[in-house]
Amino acid sequence: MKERNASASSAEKQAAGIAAADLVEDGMVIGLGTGSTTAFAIAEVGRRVREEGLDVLAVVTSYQAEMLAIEAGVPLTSLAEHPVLDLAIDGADQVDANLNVIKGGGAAHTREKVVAYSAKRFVVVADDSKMSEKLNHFVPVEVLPYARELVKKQMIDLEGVPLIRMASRKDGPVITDNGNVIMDVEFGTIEDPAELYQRLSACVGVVEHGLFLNTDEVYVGRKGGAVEIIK
Ligand SMILES: O=C[C@H](O)[C@H](O)[C@H](O)COP(=O)(O)O
Repeated sequence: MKERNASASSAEKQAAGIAAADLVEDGMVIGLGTGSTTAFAIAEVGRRVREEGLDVLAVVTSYQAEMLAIEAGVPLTSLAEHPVLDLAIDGADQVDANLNVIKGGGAAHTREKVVAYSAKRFVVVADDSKMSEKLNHFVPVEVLPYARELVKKQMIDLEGVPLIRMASRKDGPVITDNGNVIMDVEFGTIEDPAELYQRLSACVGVVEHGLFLNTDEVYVGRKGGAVEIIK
């Protein structure tokens, strides 16, 4: 049962990823996000590069995205060379009815946010299990390790329940691509994402949090393989 659900959701992720990769045009500089859904978009962009001669340059958001892009044959560049991106494609942990998004389930949201906010168009890819009327997923917060106790206190002051994310195949905490730790903070239902966004951004010792309020479109893979575009 578990496996059947996993592969059904994988087909939906694949449909969304492939549809979003179709937005990439010759001459574009794009941002490539992290996670299992974006992996399908990266593979499809690579296929188009190899088979259609698509002329594209990409900025990656993580070591995972870098490895996938190199494997797929997508030429890479950097934000230092191309500070403005035509399009960024990335996954989500949850998306609400107003396209507010929570990201960072893979601990990559800091670089993902830099890339998303560098893009003229930010497209999120997701399977339909990610869609929710309101946000109620925990918010991943990247924290300077030196400041973890101070950040914990600030999260409790914001009525959050913080938990340092532990690694599954290493003893100790998850360490991000930037050398920091992740605090997953439970806020229950988030009634005002914009207000929480500002409050989290104001906390000392927080490198970046996983709330994204700049999504232009969401490509949702539905059961049966259809992709719905929500703007
Ligand atoms: O840190 C990871 C990212 O924000 C991912 O894009 C997000 O967790 C969604 O990943 P997936 O597509 O694997 O569900």
